[in-house]
Amino acid sequence: QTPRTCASPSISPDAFSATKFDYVIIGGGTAGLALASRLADDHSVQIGVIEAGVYHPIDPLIDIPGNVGVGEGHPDLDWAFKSVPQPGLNGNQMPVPRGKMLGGSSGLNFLAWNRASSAEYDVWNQFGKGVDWSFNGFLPYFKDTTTTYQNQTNPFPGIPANETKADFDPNFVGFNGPIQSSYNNIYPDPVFPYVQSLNNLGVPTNANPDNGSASGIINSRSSLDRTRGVRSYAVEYYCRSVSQKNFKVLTNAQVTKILFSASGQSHGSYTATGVQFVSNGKTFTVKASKEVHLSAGSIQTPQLLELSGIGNATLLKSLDITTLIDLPGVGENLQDHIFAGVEYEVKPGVLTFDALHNNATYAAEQSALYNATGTGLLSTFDSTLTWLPFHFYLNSSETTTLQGIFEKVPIQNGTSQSLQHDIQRQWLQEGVVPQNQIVLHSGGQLPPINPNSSYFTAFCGILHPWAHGFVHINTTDPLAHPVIDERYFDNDFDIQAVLSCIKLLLKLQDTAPVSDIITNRTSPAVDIQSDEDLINYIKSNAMSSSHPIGTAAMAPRELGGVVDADLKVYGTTNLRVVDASIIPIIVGANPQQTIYAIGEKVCTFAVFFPEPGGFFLAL
Ligand SMILES: Cc1cc2nc3c(=O)[nH]c(=O)nc-3n(C[C@H](O)[C@H](O)[C@H](O)COP(=O)(O)OP(=O)(O)OC[C@H]3O[C@@H](n4cnc5c(N)ncnc54)[C@H](O)[C@@H]3O)c2cc1C
Repeated sequence: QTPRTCASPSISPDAFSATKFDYVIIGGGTAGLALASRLADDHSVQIGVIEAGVYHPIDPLIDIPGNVGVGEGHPDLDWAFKSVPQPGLNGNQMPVPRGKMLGGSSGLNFLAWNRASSAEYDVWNQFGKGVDWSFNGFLPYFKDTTTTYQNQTNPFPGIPANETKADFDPNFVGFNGPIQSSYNNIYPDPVFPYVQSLNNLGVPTNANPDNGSASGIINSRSSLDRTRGVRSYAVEYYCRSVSQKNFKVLTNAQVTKILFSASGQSHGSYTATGVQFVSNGKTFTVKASKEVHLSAGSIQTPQLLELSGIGNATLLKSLDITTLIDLPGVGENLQDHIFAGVEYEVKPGVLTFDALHNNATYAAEQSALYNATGTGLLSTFDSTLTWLPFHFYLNSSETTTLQGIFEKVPIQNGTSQSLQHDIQRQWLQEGVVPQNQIVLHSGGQLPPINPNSSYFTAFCGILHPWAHGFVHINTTDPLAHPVIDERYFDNDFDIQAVLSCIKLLLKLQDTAPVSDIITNRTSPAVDIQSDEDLINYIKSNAMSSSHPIGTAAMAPRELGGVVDADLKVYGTTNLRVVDASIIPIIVGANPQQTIYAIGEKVCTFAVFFPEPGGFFLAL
């Protein structure tokens, strides 16, 4: 592996603090770096990014696909938050990994590169008016963010022979963006039998999930530079702009407060003038003459808003924080995908990722191959993802039962939940928008694991859970972790939707060709059979897919919205939130492509390039 050649950030906190910036961006993560790099394309404006983590020009825990997941919990890479104990998880706390590095969570994630069905974006225009957040409104930015690697085939079962060549439609995918996306070129042995068995259970393969219809089994591309076999992440945006004089990135510095004009409100709105930050125990401030952009992610964006006096006045008062803007929606509307898994032991000779741990000779060969060529099993991570509308695997009476259960979920008054409920009701009636996702992992993930055996695990989760949790501060210490409560499985719909999908995965053991490659089911244990026992199993073993969104949501202010369609915080003239927090209703996709696109899209209305050479502020 060779290090990235772009220069490391070198500005000192003193020099950063003394610089006159037009835009200050809090958080050099997924959306933050996409936004900063595009803003810096106008060389007449000064862009300053403050990131709490550091730049890793080379780090096997980030770069090597075979190490995906290993960096979680590492103090140099992960904030390692934790939820409060969850009654819906039989009292367990859920780890909440979030990338703490230049690149943010895009440096920690599982590489899956995809987007949701068009209907899922089209409804965003009901939450914010004046900017087109529909699928078509997103499309140019999905494309701008990506370089799609073309010299590959998609060999999945169920794809007609004439479509296996990766012949991408330029109307839907990009070829010049900073993030590389590619298919795997090696697949562990369970992948094709697993896809065939799902096909045999009635779930079709989808060769073109980028065009707005995501349902079916897909061979997801990965955010992976196939030429080197390494992760491609938001640092590519940093490298794109780092040599420019108008682009400064300060790392190892944590923002503790957003600062507002001392003169207070003007025409009913506050103007952000800069931020306060700490670096190596010393406190600094830095000014922004045009805008402050908050891109600290779904957990820390609401934390910083509250620390700065923007949030629920009752909560702020209880902590002796002066309320500047009473916005009760700050930190609310937290939504996340929740999963449970079924694991099968495979017959000897079936190659899975377990071979990297239980076969020293094979592991050494793969390591040598990867080091020499960037190929082999270490250059891949599982890419088999399945999007399921209920009718793909449930009969109409079972689907109707789930719809009935959904009708009874509690709706919190004064929030956007009634709008979300109407939308999900329509999705359930139409059956087009997927409701479950299945993720295949070609290896052992769930106890009990015999270190000499090999496995595959299929995780099934709910894509539009009804659980709405929160993130709030409970102290004025800006370096403390906020309180996170996702309220997983606090309603019957979420648990029943996962239960029904787990039952589909249990059918795999008797469905060829999976039945030909397995010896037995190891999790849930074979004596766990009744719905009651399966629900208990799900609650005790559930895992988050680490997709928290919605904690500074775009929605009308009277419905608990925090930002308008321009992503500007209500009651401010120039503070925008640009990250996963603004997503109004959770998308049925792995969200990184959407979040990069949010960063890309904001530049079109935070600034406006009318004609080549021309430039003015639109707002
Ligand atoms: C383990 C894991 C697996 C995932 N797998 C996938 C996947 O396979 N595919 C997919 O599409 N998505 C996946 N995701 C989700 C996806 O990566 C995230 O949703 C996305 O990266 C979030 O982007 P963001 O810009 O909102 O926040 P982030 O990328 O997290 O950026 C926030 C940045 O702000 C910094 N920051 C926070 N507070 C401060 C502060 N006070 N001062 C300065 N800096 C601060 C953080 O250090 C971070 O760099 C996964 C996430 C995780 C954690």
